[in-house]
Amino acid sequence: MENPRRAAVAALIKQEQDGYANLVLRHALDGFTGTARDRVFLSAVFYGTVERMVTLDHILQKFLQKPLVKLDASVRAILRSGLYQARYLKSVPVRAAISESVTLTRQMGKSSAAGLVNAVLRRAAAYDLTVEHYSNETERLCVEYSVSPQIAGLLQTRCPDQCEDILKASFTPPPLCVRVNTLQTDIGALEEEFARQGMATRRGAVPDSLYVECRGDVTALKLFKQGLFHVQGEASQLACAALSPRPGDTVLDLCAAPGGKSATLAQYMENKGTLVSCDAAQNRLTLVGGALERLGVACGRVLHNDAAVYNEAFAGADAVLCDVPCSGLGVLAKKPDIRQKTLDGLDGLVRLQRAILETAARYVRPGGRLVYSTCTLNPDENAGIVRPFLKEHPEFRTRSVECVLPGTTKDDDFLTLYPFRTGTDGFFIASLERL
Ligand SMILES: C[S@@+](CC[C@H](N)C(=O)[O-])C[C@H]1O[C@@H](n2cnc3c(N)ncnc32)[C@H](O)[C@@H]1O
Repeated sequence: MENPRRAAVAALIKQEQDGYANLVLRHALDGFTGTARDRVFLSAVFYGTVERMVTLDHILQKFLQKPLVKLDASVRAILRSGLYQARYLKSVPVRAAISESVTLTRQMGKSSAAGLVNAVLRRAAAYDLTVEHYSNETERLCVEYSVSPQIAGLLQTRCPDQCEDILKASFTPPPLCVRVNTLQTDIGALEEEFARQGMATRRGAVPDSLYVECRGDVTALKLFKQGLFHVQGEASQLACAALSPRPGDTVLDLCAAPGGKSATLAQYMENKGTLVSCDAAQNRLTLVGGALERLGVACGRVLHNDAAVYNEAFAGADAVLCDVPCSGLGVLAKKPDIRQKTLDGLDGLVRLQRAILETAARYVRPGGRLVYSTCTLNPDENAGIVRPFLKEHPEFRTRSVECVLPGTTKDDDFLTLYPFRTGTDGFFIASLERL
């Protein structure tokens, strides 16, 4: 029988090299032959360890002679996952977390480190973090909320009033929300289908959004395979509602992969008109095509295109969505690897966001609509992009978004969704129209 702890450690080693926790976990689960219970345990240990890594490393380092980063990669992963289990997983007794880690060290051919793993984990598991003396406030935020110094520093300086609330909420992922595929069914019928399968649902504030109580993998359900819904948070659905494309429109989704918003836009279009879904990452376009096909979207075309470079074929669009690449600080709770980001290249990202918005604006016909959205709470990537754009482009003005989720912050018609207020992903939406 496969050992889920060992599989989690292997995934942690891979994650250090590859970065994307969701992809690494999916790969680990695909190759795992253990029981359903062990799959849940593997996922919990892997995701939890990545989520708490900054805190775990801070504690582990106190009991190590040399820097943690200089240790053998498997020993480092064993220490991190062992300490995570000991400190955070209530279902695992501390003694078991330590002894299983020592056994694993031997099984993975690192017997010479077994003594170190045992000694370090014993002391680290018992360490009282509540009496810690931090050298400054940034360090406290990093260790308490397990984020990089760059993320803590950015939130402190750019969101001083919300910083701690954002970080506190970053351990609570939003509940599972799906988007009813109105091309194939309606919300009442889908509610009944879920109920028939013993899953409770409740409607969200955005029309056709549905919260589902599903313990397992919702994408493994037949209802998903039949194309009756896709997984999409309410914040993302609100961005599509803000663009509100109509049947017959020509719509551009300039940063479309993996395709969630394109699918929702096609529903607003009732499958009539032309939806062009583009992305600069060629290898992600198959995800878009696959999603649109599963959901029965017939009005869509998938195209490899750089949104920062003008493409004359796109001129005259009725509605354009720029769901730009961003620092992702609104989705820390869902994507734990973002916590460790050093934010290198943030200046370049901001320049790219500005260039995408400028280029997108040129495609919008007079009277047409433009939505700029991100899943970050960094104002420099949000209002900091759209405000100067509006100053330089008097031919654009903001549009008020009709459906506002409870708790949404509205500033100059720009919407900011703070997870601690809305219970959704952190999100920014600016809805504009061309005069
Ligand atoms: C936030 S994600 C989009 C999510 C997507 N809208 C959805 O709802 O499924 C940002 C996307 O922008 C793409 N991207 C990055 N740079 C780009 C560029 N210069 N032009 C077009 N797409 C770009 C990335 O590959 C990524 O897929």
